[in-house]
Order: sequence, then structure tokens, then C-alpha cells
Amino acid sequence: MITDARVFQDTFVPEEVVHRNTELTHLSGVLAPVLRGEPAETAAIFGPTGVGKTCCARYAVEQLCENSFNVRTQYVNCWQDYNRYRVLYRLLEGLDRTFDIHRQSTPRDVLYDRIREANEDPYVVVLDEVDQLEEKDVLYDLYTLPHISLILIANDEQEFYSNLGDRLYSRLTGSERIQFDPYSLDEIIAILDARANSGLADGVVSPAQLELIADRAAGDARVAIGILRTAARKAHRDGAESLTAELIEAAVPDTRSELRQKTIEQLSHDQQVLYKIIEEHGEITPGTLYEEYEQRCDDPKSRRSVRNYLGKMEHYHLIDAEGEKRARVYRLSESAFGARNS
Ligand SMILES: Nc1ncnc2c1ncn2[C@@H]1O[C@H](COP(=O)(O)OP(=O)(O)OP(=O)(O)O)[C@@H](O)[C@H]1O
Repeated sequence: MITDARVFQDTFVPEEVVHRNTELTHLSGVLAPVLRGEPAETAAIFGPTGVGKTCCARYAVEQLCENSFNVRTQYVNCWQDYNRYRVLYRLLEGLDRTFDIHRQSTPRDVLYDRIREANEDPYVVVLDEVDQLEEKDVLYDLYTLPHISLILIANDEQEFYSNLGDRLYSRLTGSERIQFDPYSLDEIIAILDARANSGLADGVVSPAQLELIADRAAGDARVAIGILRTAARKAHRDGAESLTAELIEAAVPDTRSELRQKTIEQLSHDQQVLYKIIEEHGEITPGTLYEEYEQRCDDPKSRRSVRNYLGKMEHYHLIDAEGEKRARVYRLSESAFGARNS
């Protein structure tokens, strides 16, 4: 039944990226100067979840490495590495220069100087979920280093640019912007078909079943691949030879709750606190939410930061907000994960 489980993992980079030729050509073109040892313009990739932003960035970077011995690269997920220190540390890791760095005590200027001095070869840095960065000035630090080329990935272009300070905005507004739109039904079917061919035995899933999965995934490739994986796992456990429509329908809510759980696990400490408060209250106004949040945190962030956190959680369908400004109430989202693109 399952011949290669790796192809269903989220970090898997497929040998061929389906239906993203225009975006990939654009990105590779932006990165081309790196092959000549010159800095590339900053690339800024935007689009909803599950539309292949990360996958394409990783693919383009891998292609770059295949064509050059010198290029060094690093991928940073800013959900996890959300402040200046963590980003700089991750970049030093990518350069293999963390020796004698003590995570708690080495001043961050030392980290930065070390990255600045490692300028013998180009360094391509992918900052995924860059809108999650709490200290965006690190972007300015990196932008000013000529050997570093940045690929920034975020969901919403307007939101990203509106949260940069003036100094950063004027630098990053000239970035090469690449917009990723949700996939059509046929595109999702093609992505699924390629995964099924490399990860499942022949005849396990029919074209009609791939179409059913694609329909339920509503333009989100992560949801689609997740449904296929969940259904195949269940069929495998049941000792079945192939999938059925019932198995697929049952896999839809399971996949959505699995993805939701993974997203919750990725939340920062402050976002987890906010999530918990909303969960406990069922429904809560921004004022009360902030008061409770302040009480529960030793080092509460500003109201503005909290608004940003909430915006991101809304974006991922973890919470919903209803009403205008002061009259708004927050509650946990009941809409299905991945349905945003429909
Ligand atoms: N065009 C494609 N061809 C093959 N696989 C794809 C394609 N687009 C997306 N995928 C697969 O779909 C899944 C989700 O894609 P990816 O992580 O790149 O989405 P994303 O747009 O970065 O989402 P998010 O904003 O949530 O991080 C991954 O497993 C990825 O390999």
C-alpha cells in the first residue's frame, strides 16, 4: 500500500514542483546573480497557506546549490526563531560557526559580527513565516550585508509591509514580490497524482478519488496531501488493497484536526496563552482578553503585539473575530482548517 512514507511528510521537497513554473522561474531569476558571486535582490513570496511557497523556495535553493559549489544556504522558520538572537544563531549554525557561542551569554553583536565576517561566499537565507518575527530590525541587519541574499515568505503582503518600521519599509519595498495564488482543482489533482505515484503502490487510489480529495482540500496542497496520507494509513491498518470514498471522507476531519493541532503546537508562548484564555471563555472581548493575558504573563507584550498575534491566529483559522474594533469578540474558529481558500 504505502511504498514510501517520506513523500507524505511536510518537509519533503518533491523532485518536480508541479504547476509553479512561472513563480519558480521568477524566483530563480532573482537568485541568478548569486551564481556569479553577486548579491541578489531580496525576494518576497506571499500567498495563503498550502500553496507551495516554502516548497518552491526550498526547491529553488536546492537548484542553486546544484549549480554552484560555493553557495551556502540556511532555512529559518520564524515561528520557532522569532527574535533577533535566535535568527542570528540559526544563521551561524548554517555557516558552521557556532563554536564557543554560549546561547545565554554571548552578546548578539558577537553573533552578527561573525556572520558579517563570513563573507567569502554568498549566503542565501530563507526566512519563512517572516511576519512572525518579533524583532524585525534583524531584517535590516541582514539586508545591509552584501554577501547575504534574502528570501522572505509571509502570508499577507499588505500586513507584512504595514508592520515594518519606516527604515525597513523603504529598503524592503523594492523587493521582488512573487505572489502565489491558491491552486485550482486540477492543479491539486496533479500534485496528488505525483505524490501517489511516488508514495503508493499502483492502483491504490483512483482518478475519481484524487478528485474527491482535491475537492475537499479547497486549494490547499498541504490539506490534500494530508487527506491522502491519513486515508492510506487507515487503509493500510485495515489490510485493504485500495482506498474507498468512505475512507477519504472520514480522513477529512481527522486531517484537519491533525493540522490544527500541529499549528497550535507551533504557537509562541504568548499565543498559547491567548488561545487558552479564548478557549476557557468561549467568547471574549479584546479588552478582557488583554487584561487576562497581562495577568497570566510575567513579561506581557504590548496591545499592538497582541493584536498581531491574534491576526496571525485568525489567519490560520484557529480563532475568529466578529464585529468592529471595540465591539469585537473572539472565539475559537469552527471553520474547517484549509477552507480559507475556497
Ligand atoms: N506545486 C507543488 N508541487 C508539489 N508539491 C507541492 C506543491 N505545492 C505544494 N506542495 C506540497 O504541499 C505541502 C504544502 O506546501 P508548502 O509548505 O510549500 O505551502 P506554503 O504555501 O509554504 O504554506 P504555509 O504558508 O502554511 O507555510 C508540502 O508538502 C509541499 O511539498
